[in-house]
Amino acid sequence: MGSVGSEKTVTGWAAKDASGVLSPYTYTLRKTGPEDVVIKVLYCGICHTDIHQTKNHLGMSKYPMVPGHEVVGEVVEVGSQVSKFRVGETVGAGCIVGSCRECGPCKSNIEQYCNKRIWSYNDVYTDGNPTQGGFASAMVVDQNIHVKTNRFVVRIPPGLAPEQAAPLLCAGVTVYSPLKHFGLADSGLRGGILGLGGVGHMGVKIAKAMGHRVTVISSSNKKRAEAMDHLGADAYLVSTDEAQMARAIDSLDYIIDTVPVFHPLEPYLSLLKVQGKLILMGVINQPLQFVSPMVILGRKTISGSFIGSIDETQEMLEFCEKKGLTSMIEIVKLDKVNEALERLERNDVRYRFVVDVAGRRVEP
Ligand SMILES: NC(=O)C1=CN([C@@H]2O[C@H](COP(=O)(O)OP(=O)(O)OC[C@H]3O[C@@H](n4cnc5c(N)ncnc54)[C@H](OP(=O)(O)O)[C@@H]3O)[C@@H](O)[C@H]2O)C=CC1
Ligand SMILES: O=C/C=C/c1ccc(O)c(O)c1
Ligand SMILES: [Zn+2]
Ligand SMILES: [Zn+2]
Repeated sequence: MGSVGSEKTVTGWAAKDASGVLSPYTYTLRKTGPEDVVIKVLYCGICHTDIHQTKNHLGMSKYPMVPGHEVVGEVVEVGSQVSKFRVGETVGAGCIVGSCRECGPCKSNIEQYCNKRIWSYNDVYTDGNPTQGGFASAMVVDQNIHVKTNRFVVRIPPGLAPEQAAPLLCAGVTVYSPLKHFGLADSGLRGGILGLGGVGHMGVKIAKAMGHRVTVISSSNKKRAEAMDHLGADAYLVSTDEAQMARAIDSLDYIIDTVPVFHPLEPYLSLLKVQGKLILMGVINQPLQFVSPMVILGRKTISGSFIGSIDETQEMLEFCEKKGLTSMIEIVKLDKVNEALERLERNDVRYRFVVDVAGRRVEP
């Protein structure tokens, strides 16, 4: 990389078309602005959204696209006005790298809901250049000196290993934020996690750490032993088993639905108690259906939630450090990223791939 104030040439792994296959791609990072932090990427988690984006599931993909939004790295350079971060610190970046700073959500510190949000990849930055994500040697991220709290860079607490922290930056905060926002952080609640993948497994861990009784609702029996023995779930339902599902009717205060493909909502609405909440997380570009009595007759809520704010991300990282929470990860080298993406799409990962971008890990 170059020196302060110059453009830096980096190599990332980019999708060139909707096949979603990544290959090396060299591009330049913007000059380090006064409010910018340059991050040498160490680890980056693979989220199912990376598949949606690289394969153009939403019809808005632009190529070449370097995905990756669960980024942990080391600060290697700071802009002239940056005082919150120092060279050598371990930091994180997530889904969003910019927002307007002026709208209601920005002023209320829920900048993820800003209509002018800038995505960390597959978007255009304020300088007119494409944004590129974390499957690359480095990123430049605005840390926004105009707000008291950090944006869009978070500090990784010393008690969290960098590779462990990566999945928290999207999967972790995606479950933490709605539990807090919807008043579901009190102990003793009965929660359901639908879909035991990257987001779902963090859902089990975070909900358990909040003192909930957690039921995993999965499409198969394959993950039962791990869910119960290693993740700490209290119960496990196979969604296709009608007898099991019938026995669990009216039992849950909330369900966090992480399924990334079309699925009917009625079976899950039935599992909710009166006033229960179904919180949609999966990005599904198809109308979902339910009949209105399913919500009317129990005053039930169907809602959605998008990641979490930077403040919540920092809070969640500290919560995970304090509670000793870890993610369950499989580390892969960057040149194996395509195999990892294929396996993720086939539902063959326990439970999050993390790419060792800097090649820190020695093969066993
Ligand atoms: N709202 C937000 O802010 C965020 C949304 N997302 C979205 O949430 C969804 C889940 O993300 P993530 O946890 O990374 O995904 P994963 O692929 O890791 O997990 C999804 C889980 O859903 C279940 N599933 C059921 N049917 C299918 C299917 N046909 N294909 C694949 N999985 C299936 C599987 O669990 P099981 O085996 O138990 O059935 C699977 O493990 C994605 O749509 C992603 O884009 C992600 C992050 C933030
Ligand atoms: O993984 C993070 C992004 C999630 C996301 C949620 C909703 C949506 O419409 C997206 O395009 C992405
Ligand atoms: Zn994500
Ligand atoms: Zn805004």
